[in-house]
Amino acid sequence: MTDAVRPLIAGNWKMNGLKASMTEFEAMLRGAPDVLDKADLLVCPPVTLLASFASKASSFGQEGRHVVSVGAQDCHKNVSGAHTGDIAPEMLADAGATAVIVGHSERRADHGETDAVVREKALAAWRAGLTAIVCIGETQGERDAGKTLDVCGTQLQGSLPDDATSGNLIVAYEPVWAIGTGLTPTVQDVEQVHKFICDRLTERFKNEGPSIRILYGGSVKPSNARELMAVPNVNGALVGGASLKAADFLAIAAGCP
Ligand SMILES: O=C[C@H](O)COP(=O)(O)O
Repeated sequence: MTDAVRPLIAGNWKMNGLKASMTEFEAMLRGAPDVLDKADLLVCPPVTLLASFASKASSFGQEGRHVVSVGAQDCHKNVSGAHTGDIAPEMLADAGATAVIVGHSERRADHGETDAVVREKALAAWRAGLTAIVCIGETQGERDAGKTLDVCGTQLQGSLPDDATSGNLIVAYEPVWAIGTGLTPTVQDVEQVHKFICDRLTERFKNEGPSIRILYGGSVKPSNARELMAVPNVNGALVGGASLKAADFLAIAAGCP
């Protein structure tokens, strides 16, 4: 990926947030114009808050564009039907989402989602007009066994549909052992994996490949964002815990080169 790709700082709120969290989201919307020269911003709240966040984001828009876009954390592969508790990507789009995370390691672990399932969800996201943020990453055991690139290569091959473009796909590299632990890989390790992903995307998607954003995720904080965001082929971050606070989320964006 070239360094000309505009960074994206995406917040994954996971299973956090109540109606009162609107105050924090409003603080993000108010502060966003100060960092938009550095990065695009996306917040993925729990689905209960999606429509209200999207509606609030509309009222803060500049020249018809949201200063913070709103996304979702998962979707079903079908448009509708007898799937109790599931949400179709068309419903997410209807609620105001522009993107959806698929294949997060917590979904893969908690719900047994395979690469094939993730690929179906990414295709469903595209059907609904959403950008799919496809997550990949190795466990500690896999890293210790020297299998990081093998694991990421297999996940990329199996999870990404054909016909990806820079408009419909974002890849998030999230080492499982770095999520919520305060641990991060070395910048050399991040650089190696992101170059590997960029090379695979270019091989497979030709001219589109180098423009597909590759986010780093796993314990990104204001204190390490500047260093991580400066790594070649890192085009932003998928942020968990630190995205719950407007000040931290905006400070991470401010750290983009
Ligand atoms: O989707 C976000 C990641 O799982 C990272 O979470 P974290 O920033 O809390 O480590």
